[in-house]
Amino acid sequence: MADLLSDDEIEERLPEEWERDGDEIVRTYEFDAYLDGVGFAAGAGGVAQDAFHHPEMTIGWREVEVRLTTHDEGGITDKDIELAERFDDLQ
Ligand SMILES: C[C@H](O)[C@H](O)[C@H]1CNC2=NC(N)=NC(=O)C2=N1
Repeated sequence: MADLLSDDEIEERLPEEWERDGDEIVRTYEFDAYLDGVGFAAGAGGVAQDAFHHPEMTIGWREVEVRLTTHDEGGITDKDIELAERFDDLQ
């Protein structure tokens, strides 16, 4: 059970490069090659499954957009922040 974060908490804890978009946090990772993005998404998927907390990921040309929210709580929680940090560590 993760509690919803307040606006101030989100602002304070949002990792560098991430932005808030309503009830989601979002980052677009950029890559030199399409398949690098595909590989990143696969790795992120494994981390997400390990955490059992799942992002929406859109794989584009040399970029991957990652969106996180906690559906069970209807907003942004620690789980989203922590998973964002783990995704950043994949880079
Ligand atoms: C039952 C519930 O759907 C599961 O506990 C997990 C699965 N993955 C999830 N992923 C995300 N982003 N939010 C959730 O609330 C969530 N819940």
